[in-house]
Parts: sequence; structure tokens; C-alpha cells
Amino acid sequence: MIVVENLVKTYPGAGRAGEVTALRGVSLQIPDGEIYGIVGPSGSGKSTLLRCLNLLEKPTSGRILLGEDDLSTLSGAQLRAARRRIGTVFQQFNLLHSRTVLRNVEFPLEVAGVGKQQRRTRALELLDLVGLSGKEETFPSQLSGGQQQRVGIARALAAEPEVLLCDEATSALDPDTTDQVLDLVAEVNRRLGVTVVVITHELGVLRRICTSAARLDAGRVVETGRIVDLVADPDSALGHALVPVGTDPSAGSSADTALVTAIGEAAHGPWLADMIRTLDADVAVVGGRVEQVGSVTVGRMRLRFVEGTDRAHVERFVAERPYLSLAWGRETELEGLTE
Ligand SMILES: Nc1ncnc2c1ncn2[C@@H]1O[C@H](COP(=O)(O)OP(=O)(O)OP(=O)(O)O)[C@@H](O)[C@H]1O
Repeated sequence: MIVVENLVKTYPGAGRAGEVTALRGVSLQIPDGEIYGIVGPSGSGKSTLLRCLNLLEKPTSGRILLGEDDLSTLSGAQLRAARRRIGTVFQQFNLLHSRTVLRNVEFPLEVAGVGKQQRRTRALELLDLVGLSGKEETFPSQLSGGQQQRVGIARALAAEPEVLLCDEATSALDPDTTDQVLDLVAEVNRRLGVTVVVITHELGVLRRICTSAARLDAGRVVETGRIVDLVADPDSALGHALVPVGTDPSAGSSADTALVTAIGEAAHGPWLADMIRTLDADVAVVGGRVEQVGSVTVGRMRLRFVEGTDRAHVERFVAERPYLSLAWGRETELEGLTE
């Protein structure tokens, strides 16, 4: 379990500029084995949080606990040892171009003083795991972006970390390669049991692999939860972003408009026909989307009811069905997230 407790990070201002407080009391709990997404608009503090988590930056105050150990107080040899418990995968891969693929993966083990035979064996195992057997003696410039990121993942795993941090790890890749690299991250999480923390602005990353997420805004956590709970929560802005239904093209009043979300198998069922029959309601469908979020199907529809519809009646229909939830009015739009 990673526990972040009331983390504050203030940077001294350059020149005449005042101090910048990038994190204003961030608290998170990331259970072992999760794939945890961190999102937020530009400047919200995502990179600062990541640099505190991988111990490149010392927090101004607050604590970061990995298991029993408080990482925020370490220095010297203890800090170097703690850094090996956390592997980082970077957006621009950050490979050493004068070294072969094999020697890139061996690099963190060399720094840690691991013997030649042992580090070679480990690097070969990892290259096999990431699907790059046969490329050991290749140089990074001879690889595609997706292959370079596979090397980045193997290198991050070399020292057998408990946590893998991915810093916009797929932002430089095309959509198909992104999906393949994400599937590899999910496989690593499953096979090695490593906890994954993903900083991203891509909704596709959250939908495809994340099990939980936190949304930062102006240095604070404004929303957090399991992805399946966020999409089922009619008040979750992140849930709305994950399954957006678009704006009403008729531009009619939003007053009698409801967003109804159906989760799981029921999303494919006849709930709308059932609603119309049961309520004897006149309903127009003005938006809709069905998405696969992780392993769960989520259907969301924006329905406009004729004026004078008994809202309590609609709310009761929804409340009687645990797979449905409802919010009146428009969906919330979030900055800083893209498809
Ligand atoms: N080394 C630094 N010195 C001074 N201020 C900094 C430093 N690093 C970040 N900041 C400031 O801290 C705030 C949070 O920045 P941070 O890079 O963590 O945000 P972010 O959410 O990662 O943004 P982006 O998505 O654009 O990368 C910003 O106001 C930024 O200008």
C-alpha cells in the first residue's frame, strides 16, 4: 500500500517571483496491485506528485509511506535503496543511445552493483517478458517508439520494484502502439503483482487499464475512487468524462434532461423501454454512449422528458434498479483530458 498523507510541495520563486505551491495537502491511498491513474489539468501538480513519489523531489511537508516505511524522511544510502523500490517509465523513453537494448536494461543493476552474470540473466528475462527477445544487441535508434518504450518498461522493472510509475508513458505513441504498451503494463501488473501509478491526460488510458483514479486540481485531490464507482456516480465529473454523451444537438432546455447511467450486463438490456412503459413517459434520446471501461460495460443516455414529467416518479424507477443511476441537468466538462 502506498499512502500519501497531506503532501505539500512549495517551490522557491525564481528572481522576483514568489513561491509556487504545487501540492496543497494531497492525501491518497493506493492499495497493492492497483493500476492507479492520476489526472488533472496542466499545472495541477501531477508531475510534482510523481517526482515526490519517485523520490526525485523532497516534499515540503507530509508523508509518503510505502508499506511500513516513510520515504519522505530518507537521505543518503537509505534514499538510494528506497529509489530501487520504485521504477519509472518516461514519456520520452530516456534510453541511453550509446548502449544496446540489453545494456540499457542492465543499467540500473550496474548502478546497484549487481554482478555481471546476474544482471545479464535478469535483463534477458525482462526482455522476454516485454516481447523483445532477439533485440538484445540492437541500439535504441534502430527500434520503433513502441519497442523503445518496451525497453523503458523492462529497465524500470530491472531492480524488481514494488511500484511502477508511468509518466505519460504512451503520449508519444500512436493509438495502436499505445494500446499494445498499455496491455503490456496491465500484464506486468498481473504477472508480477507490481502496483502501477499512471500519470496521464488520456481518457483511453484510464478506460483501458486503470482500476482507480484521482483527479488533481490546483494542487489538491478533488475526486478519487475506483473507476467502476466513478462511472456509476452521477455526480462524478471524471465519470462523465469517461463516458461522455456529448451536448444536446437540439440545444433544448437542460431543465428536464437527465443523464442515466447503466452499469454491467444491464447496460445491454431493455431498461429504456422498461422505463418508458413503466412511467408511461414521453422521452427523447438526445445523447448516448456505450463504453467498455476496464471489464465493465457502461451505457449512458441523456434523456429529455416532456415538461411536467413527475421527477420523483423517474427517480423512484431508477432507485429500484441498482444498476441505474441518474443526474438531472448537464454533464460536467473537465479540462486537460483528451481522447
Ligand atoms: N521546479 C519548479 N520550480 C518552480 N515551480 C515549479 C517547478 N515545477 C513545477 N512548478 C510549478 O508547480 C505547479 C505544478 O506543476 P506540475 O508540473 O506539477 O503540474 P502538471 O499537472 O504536471 O502540469 P503538466 O500537465 O502541464 O505537466 C505549476 O504552477 C508549475 O509552474
